[in-house]
Amino acid sequence: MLSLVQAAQNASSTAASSSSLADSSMLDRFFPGFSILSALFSTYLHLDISAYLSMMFVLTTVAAAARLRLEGVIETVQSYFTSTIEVRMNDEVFNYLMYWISQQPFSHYSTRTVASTKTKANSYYSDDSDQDSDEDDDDDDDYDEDKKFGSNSTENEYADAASNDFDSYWARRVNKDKIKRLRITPAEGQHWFWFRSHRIRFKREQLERRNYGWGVPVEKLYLSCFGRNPEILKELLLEAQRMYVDRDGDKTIIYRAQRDSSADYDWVRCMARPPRPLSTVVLDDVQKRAFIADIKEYLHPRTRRWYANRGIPYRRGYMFYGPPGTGKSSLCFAAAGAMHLKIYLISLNSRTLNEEALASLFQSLPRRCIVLLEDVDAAGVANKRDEQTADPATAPSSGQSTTNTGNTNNNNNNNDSSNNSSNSHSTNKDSDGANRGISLSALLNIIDGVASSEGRILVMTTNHIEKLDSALLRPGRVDLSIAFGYSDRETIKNLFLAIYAPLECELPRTLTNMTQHKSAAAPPPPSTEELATLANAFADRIPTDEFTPAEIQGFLLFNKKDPMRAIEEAESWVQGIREKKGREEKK
Ligand SMILES: Nc1ncnc2c1ncn2[C@@H]1O[C@H](COP(=O)(O)OP(=O)(O)OP(=O)(O)O)[C@@H](O)[C@H]1O
Repeated sequence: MLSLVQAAQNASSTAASSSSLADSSMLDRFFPGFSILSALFSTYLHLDISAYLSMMFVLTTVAAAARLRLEGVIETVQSYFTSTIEVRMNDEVFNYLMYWISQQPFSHYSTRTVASTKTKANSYYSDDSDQDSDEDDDDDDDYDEDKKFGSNSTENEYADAASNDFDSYWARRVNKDKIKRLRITPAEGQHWFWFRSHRIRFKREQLERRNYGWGVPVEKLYLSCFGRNPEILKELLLEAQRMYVDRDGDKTIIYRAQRDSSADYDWVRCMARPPRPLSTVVLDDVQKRAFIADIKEYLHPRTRRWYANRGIPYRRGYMFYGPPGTGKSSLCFAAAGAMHLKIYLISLNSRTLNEEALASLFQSLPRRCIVLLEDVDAAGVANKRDEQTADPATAPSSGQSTTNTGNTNNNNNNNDSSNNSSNSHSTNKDSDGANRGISLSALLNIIDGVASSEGRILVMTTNHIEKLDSALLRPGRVDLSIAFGYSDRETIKNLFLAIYAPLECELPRTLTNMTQHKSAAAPPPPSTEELATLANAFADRIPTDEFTPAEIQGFLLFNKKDPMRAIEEAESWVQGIREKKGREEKK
């Protein structure tokens, strides 16, 4: 009997120890090393720590709850006694703030920082600022290199030094390019700094789950200060904005429509270019002046009132049409530079762009800007039903139409398709059902829809005005059309002068060349009169209405230091291009 009881006790103790083993191995999964710890305790201290487990669990839960509660209390107190401004990543303020923060000493002394190079993938704001600062760095470096030769160097000295020194310059340049500048910003979490005698908290938070493409996580920034008056935070943001904008100077800022990873379109700043002087766009002066005067008149505050009083939507549209490489985009950029307007660029050739996306892009335009809609003859918008041809001169617009610089020479057709325009309005699918992009009706809705921001200037460009429905060209949508064409004699001469006439910014070197180095072996650069004679000689050798300004400019660039050679080689270049085009046509 006794042995039976003992056996039962043994069995139960074996069961207990095997169950405790099972417990230990299960606990091991959650707390690696638990079984070893438990064995050590039981061997040396004769303590079964698994017996205290439930107590430890309860204590941990209570501590966690207390901590949470405490955090909640701290947050409530903080929110009551501090002011906070939240900055979201999809807004430009994010760029202002991150740029400003990256310039502050505290972000370098912080113990937790993010280091990024100037690549787009590394941070959202660097997409913008870094590209620009890359360009700026390049400009500065090249300017320094330029100065090494001295602004008093003659053109020849400069050329010699430049050619001798090119290899070493290039080696330096390439080395510099290899080493990317590091941008240090405070890492995720809280950072404190002083701003105008106020203690400010900067908090960077990452929302892991989503990203804006290029693997960049979505972030939010918070600025907080003590007290219930957020004025100092607004001042900080204004300073950040000013710093960011000042950095641009008078550059022309270009935004383009871009899809993010969630497939939504948004404006993304893509570059800041030095303004292109209007004088560098070779176009009939009357047309150029008329275009700029029209923009100025439109932007005048009295015009805005005038439109409002008469209930007319305050918008202005221009159509630039003509063959590729005739200066349509150039004029748009030059006008933006002259008027200090930003350019918002959209290409209708994108097949993923739909009406909704385009509407939301138009909705988020600033009050004063130029929207450059390129290739409005894109598949979905073009009216292919009406193939009849007409006189190019009557093609452009039922609004005011100007004549072109040369001869458009591209068989522009006038589709006066008002009768059948409704047919084309809804077509945005190919016969095989594939998406053809934005339809004409969608484009018209957006151009004059309520969503379209007032005050904007719309510039549409096309190589095929004959494909466009007259509905798109009617006044209100297109108020002024400018035809760009193949180069006439005047254009050819002006293109020649644009390459060889010294620019104001290049004058000191050239003047020095002429005054101080008369004895130098190389002849001084031609005078204005001589240049005019050379331009005439060049124009004599280039047939009119046959080549685009881009083609002629391309040829002149090959001889950019030698106007005489350009004149000598002009005829053989013409011959060569004709033969090349002939071969391409035969294919
Ligand atoms: N009228 C012009 N005056 C000065 N430069 C010109 C002119 N036309 C073309 N160019 C030069 O040719 C190049 C292409 O010009 P641009 O992009 O303005 O042509 P485009 O008509 O907009 O062409 P596309 O229809 O292909 O967009 C630029 O380098 C520009 O400087």
